[in-house]
Amino acid sequence: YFHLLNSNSRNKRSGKLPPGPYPFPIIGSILQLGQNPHQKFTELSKTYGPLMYLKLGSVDTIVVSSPEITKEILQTHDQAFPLRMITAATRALDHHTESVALLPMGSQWRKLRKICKEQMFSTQPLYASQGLRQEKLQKLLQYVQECCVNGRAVDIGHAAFVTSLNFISNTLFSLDFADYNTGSTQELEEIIHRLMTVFACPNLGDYFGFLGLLDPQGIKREAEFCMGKLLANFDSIIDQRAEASRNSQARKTDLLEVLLEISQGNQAELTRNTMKHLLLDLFVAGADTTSVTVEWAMTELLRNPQVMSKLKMEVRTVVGANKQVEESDISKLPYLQAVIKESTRYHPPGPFLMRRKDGDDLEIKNYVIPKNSVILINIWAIGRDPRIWPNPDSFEPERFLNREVDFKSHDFELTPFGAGRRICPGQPLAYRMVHLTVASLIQNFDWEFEPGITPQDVDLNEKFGVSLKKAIPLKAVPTKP
Ligand code: HEM
Repeated sequence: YFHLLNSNSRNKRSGKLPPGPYPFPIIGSILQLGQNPHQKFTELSKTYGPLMYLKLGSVDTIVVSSPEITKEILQTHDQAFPLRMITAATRALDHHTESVALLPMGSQWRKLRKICKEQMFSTQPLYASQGLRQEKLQKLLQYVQECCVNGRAVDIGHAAFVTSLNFISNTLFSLDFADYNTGSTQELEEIIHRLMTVFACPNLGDYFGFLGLLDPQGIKREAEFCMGKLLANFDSIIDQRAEASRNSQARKTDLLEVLLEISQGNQAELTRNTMKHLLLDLFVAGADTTSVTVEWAMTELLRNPQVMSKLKMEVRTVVGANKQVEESDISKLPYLQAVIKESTRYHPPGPFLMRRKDGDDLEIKNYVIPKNSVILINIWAIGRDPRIWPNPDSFEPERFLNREVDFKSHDFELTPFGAGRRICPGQPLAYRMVHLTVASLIQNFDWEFEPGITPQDVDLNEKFGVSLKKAIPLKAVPTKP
């Protein structure tokens, strides 16, 4: 995935760089770190420790694999790491100059974060839009019911992707972007899919500056095409809504209303262009991460029938067998919450938290963190570290019933939503969507593997990308309880 090169940079610095695989034995191989760099880094950190240095192409890279050093980066020294790594794909249509996910932690970033935190993903607007998500949940259950009647297996990842995309598109616009029937794939679903693929594609130009200008893999071109389509779509959705409110049609309960109110109140606070790039970020950051979380949770539930039974019992007892699960039920389902925590510990949808060093070199734990270096916090490794989690490879939600750890964990051991000032702003929405989907699938159906597959056979291989997918999609057969 990455290319490792020899570098003289170690000799130029006054301080000592963290240890790392230098000189790397097989210099010159582009696939040096394989298809799953998080796994390779985990292996290397067993030799070199929790603070590791690698030269990836021309990029100084620091890999962190302990909660203690994560805290140093994201809390103690967070001012020193205000940047993200900007890739050629994210430069398309100057997205990086507008994007809340890519801007440095300066005043424009703070403004957008404030809009997300206070006006979009706070309790009141999410409460107002919950009916829109409840309707989409009903659609998912109808689709699964059809599969159940026909004895067909459900591709859980795909069903969860359609559901989360529609959860997000309805929460934002009161519109569906996706369809369960793959034959009639909607255009926007496909474009979002393509955009995420191009964002995830390893790009030589990002590691070898001179190649960046040539765009040898056509990555920037593809990103421009997909973003252009999406932004044009957002433009027409916003136009239609503005027109509807001029004709004083009933006000919707979605987040576009909130955004339009902000932009009409004070143009300087939110221009049309900034609004469109923010919307783009929300789809890219929210759809896949949410559906991947659901797919891994369902995979572990099917592999662990005792956990599945216990969860089923909780949901059917607390919510009842016939009443649809609602967002307000989640707080009454502690075992469900423990299942989702355990699932994200072992299968974090994003294996790395990423930062970039601004300004001069910095010293941490007596090692130099070079200026401009990219920091990759390997939360995948932290979630599987036996010194933090006894029996890390065993799926035990119970560990969270006796242990005070939440997603805002001050000890930085469970951070699937990130941590510090850059923590995922969509977490309140993601939390609702993931718990609602898993609880409803379990409440309404019993689940089995396809004939011939046993829990022990399940393949847990991963596919690295914008989020860490299951390499072989989970197919499960629903039956009526
Ligand atoms: C289970 C689902 C999700 C997971 C696991 C997840 C995880 C993450 C992580 C790890 C980060 C980086 C945090 C950091 O650097 O410290 C992030 C950032 C972000 N997420 Fe999420 N996310 C999820 C769903 C969502 C949803 C539903 C939305 C919005 C609709 C969203 C919007 C964002 C945005 C805008 C950022 C960039 C924040 C910034 O750079 O300041 N995410 N998310």
